[in-house]
Amino acid sequence: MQRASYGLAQVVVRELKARRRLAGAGVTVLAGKGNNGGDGLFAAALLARRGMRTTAILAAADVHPEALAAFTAAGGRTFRLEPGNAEELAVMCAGADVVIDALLGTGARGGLRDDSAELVASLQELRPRLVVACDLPSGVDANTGEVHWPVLDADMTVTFGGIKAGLMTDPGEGCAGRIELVPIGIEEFLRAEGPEVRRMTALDLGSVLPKPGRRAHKYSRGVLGVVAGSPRFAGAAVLSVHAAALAGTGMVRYVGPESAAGLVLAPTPEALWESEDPGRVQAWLLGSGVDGEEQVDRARTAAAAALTADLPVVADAGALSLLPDRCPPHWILTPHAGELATLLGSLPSTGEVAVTRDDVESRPLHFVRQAARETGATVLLKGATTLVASPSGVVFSQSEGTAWMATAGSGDVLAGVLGALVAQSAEAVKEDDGAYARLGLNPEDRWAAVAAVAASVHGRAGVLASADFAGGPLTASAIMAAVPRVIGSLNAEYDRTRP
Ligand SMILES: NC(=O)C1=CN([C@@H]2O[C@H](COP(=O)(O)OP(=O)(O)OC[C@H]3O[C@@H](n4cnc5c(N)ncnc54)[C@H](O)[C@@H]3O)[C@@H](O)[C@H]2O)[C@@H](O)CC1
Ligand SMILES: [K+]
Repeated sequence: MQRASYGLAQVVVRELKARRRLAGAGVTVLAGKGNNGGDGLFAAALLARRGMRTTAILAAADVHPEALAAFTAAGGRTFRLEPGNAEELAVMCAGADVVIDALLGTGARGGLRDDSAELVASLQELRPRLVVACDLPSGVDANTGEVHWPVLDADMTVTFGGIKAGLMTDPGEGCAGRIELVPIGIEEFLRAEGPEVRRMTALDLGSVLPKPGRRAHKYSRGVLGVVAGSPRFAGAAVLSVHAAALAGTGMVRYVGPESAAGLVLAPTPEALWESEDPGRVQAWLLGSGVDGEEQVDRARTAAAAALTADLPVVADAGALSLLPDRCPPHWILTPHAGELATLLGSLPSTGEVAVTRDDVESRPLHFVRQAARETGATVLLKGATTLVASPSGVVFSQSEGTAWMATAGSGDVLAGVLGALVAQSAEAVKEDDGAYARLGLNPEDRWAAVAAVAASVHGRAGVLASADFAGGPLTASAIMAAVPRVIGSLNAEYDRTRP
């Protein structure tokens, strides 16, 4: 607890300094009855000893006794939250330079109740200057990221020992702001337990991104077959094929009507076109913008061929309704929340209970795991935070992107990047060259890592492209154009720093 509260106090000091509000700063801690409240009060005691004006709102009659004693001994003022004074206290809190939310931690069952809920709801409306959550925003479930409202949105979360699954999963992640991890000496133990939700670092990405050997040729570098686009969604074919080419696959073979091929080949003359059978491929991307009987038939034929030949498949949009009864893990589905709800609704196991888009958005971790388990596929659920689940339950969470990426065609670019990585990685995943083993992944879970790499590259490309416009808005084409730079710099960083 001492390490946790010391770490929390240090981060608060650093943040106030960065905002030039350190001298004579006013600090308010909202303290609940458990150890989380204890951490908050101990941290506030340290801040009081540095000369800050510290106030504690005690949300329970029996807060951590030693921490409270330390806080009052350091000169902190206390107020008790009681029926009827929540709003008044909220106004007081909103005047502080920093509010530390230490109402509920990992021991919480459900969310804030009664007066605490009222205090937080009022305070949220008053938009305090700076909110720092102690360990996690109170009301966020540490294990699932599910949120019991109201929650005080944090600018930053100082979390102890390890980044909880709930801070890497929406909607919890959306309440947490920037995450600062404070080591408290339990890290080895957590590592041995294995993480609930993983996140690929830049170094991890560099270690598994495909790199051509000196004697590589276009066929050895991965040939991707693409069935995408339709008269209504012609752009999906154009974007996914071009993105696949930019993401480094040796060759892209586009399968579609001649009218679409003209559009596809104009910006990507590198691609080959076939009206029906494209010949040999190492992987398939099916479904982006696929609509209408003719193109759906092509996707269906390719899906059947892929299943027979045991080839990896990325099934996007229009291909999500063409799945076999049981997919292998090297089929990667890429739904957004609405498509995942539809997919779950079509599974016999879901039974009578309809799953809505809102359900998926409230419990993405739960539903992405369920979809992977029940289809047998690897499932990539697109969102501000993208989750990827393997059928065995390994989950990756990547959230490198920017909200500007919520733009038409962005998903087609992701599909193209993923298709390209799958086509290039098929051999490495099967005959692990060491990189996947170092990540501690079994063969059937490695496809989730490949999908996480694609999500991360896509997110990073969005941020890089937006930076070219001073943080301004993006088109899918701009995201796509930044993909080679992202791959190049991740490879360069890996070469510089690899163990
Ligand atoms: N587990 C560890 O190894 C460490 C834990 N630490 C801190 O301890 C926290 C966990 O402490 P606790 O287990 O005491 O959990 P909490 O601080 O979340 O408090 C749980 C307490 O609140 C009550 N409670 C549960 N749900 C409630 C609700 N919805 N409304 C009101 N009261 C509710 C429970 O009766 C329990 O007494 C962590 O978040 C972290 O801040 C750190 O000090 C570092 C080490
Ligand atoms: K908290």
